[in-house]
Amino acid sequence: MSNGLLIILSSPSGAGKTTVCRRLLAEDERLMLSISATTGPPRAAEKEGMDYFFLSPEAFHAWILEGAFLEYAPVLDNWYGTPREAVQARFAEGKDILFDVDWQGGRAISQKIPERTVRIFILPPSLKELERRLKGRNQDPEEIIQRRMAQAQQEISHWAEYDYVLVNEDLDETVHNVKSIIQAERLKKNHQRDLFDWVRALEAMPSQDFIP
Ligand SMILES: Nc1nc2c(ncn2[C@@H]2O[C@H](COP(=O)(O)OP(=O)(O)O)[C@@H](O)[C@H]2O)c(=O)[nH]1
Ligand SMILES: Nc1ncnc2c1ncn2[C@@H]1O[C@H](COP(=O)(O)OP(=O)(O)O)[C@@H](O)[C@H]1O
Repeated sequence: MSNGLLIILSSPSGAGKTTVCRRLLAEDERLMLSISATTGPPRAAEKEGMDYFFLSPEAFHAWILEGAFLEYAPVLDNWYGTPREAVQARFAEGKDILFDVDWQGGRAISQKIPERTVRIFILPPSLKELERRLKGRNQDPEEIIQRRMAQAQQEISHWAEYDYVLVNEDLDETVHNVKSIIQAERLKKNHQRDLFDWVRALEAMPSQDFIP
């Protein structure tokens, strides 16, 4: 049985989850990112196998038929999916897996092992600031930005399905808060697999063993 956690990070596009994920991964070696597959084209600076696995619609469909996805869902015009094998292997090693997925992915993954799942939702300080961040990212044409803004309301409507909800106003504070959540979740008694046997052994120890 794995000691790992499945940590889901969702937000409307542009609220900051990719930025937060990068910071977490750089600062915590127990964390592994689940790299998704997508039928979407790579955006500037996105790299194959680092940000996404970029698949043709045909290849994506073949992966579905092979059962290679833990979950998959459409977002805007493209398909996104979580490759099963990498997640299962790293989770079995006891790693905590970080998922940057939308509400559909969050729901599907948390249904697999609810007792080891932590769901975190990131909100922007305002819709105006969300639009400012989407534009400031310089990644998408205006039409796509407007579609992401329209999609944002739909994503936000699922906020209450998450265990933790943060407003990403100050990036350092958000990263600090997510790290605190992960640390506290790791310390929950039900998340420490070896704890029960260890405490039972402690309880079974005859009291004179404590006398020097
Ligand atoms: N269900 C699901 N959603 C995903 C997956 N990978 C990415 N997404 C979501 O797809 C949406 C669009 O991805 P992208 O354009 O890269 O998002 P952005 O960084 O939020 O602008 C985001 O909400 C991602 O969280 C996945 O494997 N499964
Ligand atoms: N707290 C913050 N304050 C200001 N800008 C931020 C903050 N968090 C993220 N950003 C910026 O907003 C833009 C969108 O962030 P990104 O991580 O790409 O969002 P998402 O992955 O949710 O679409 C990026 O340019 C990022 O640098």
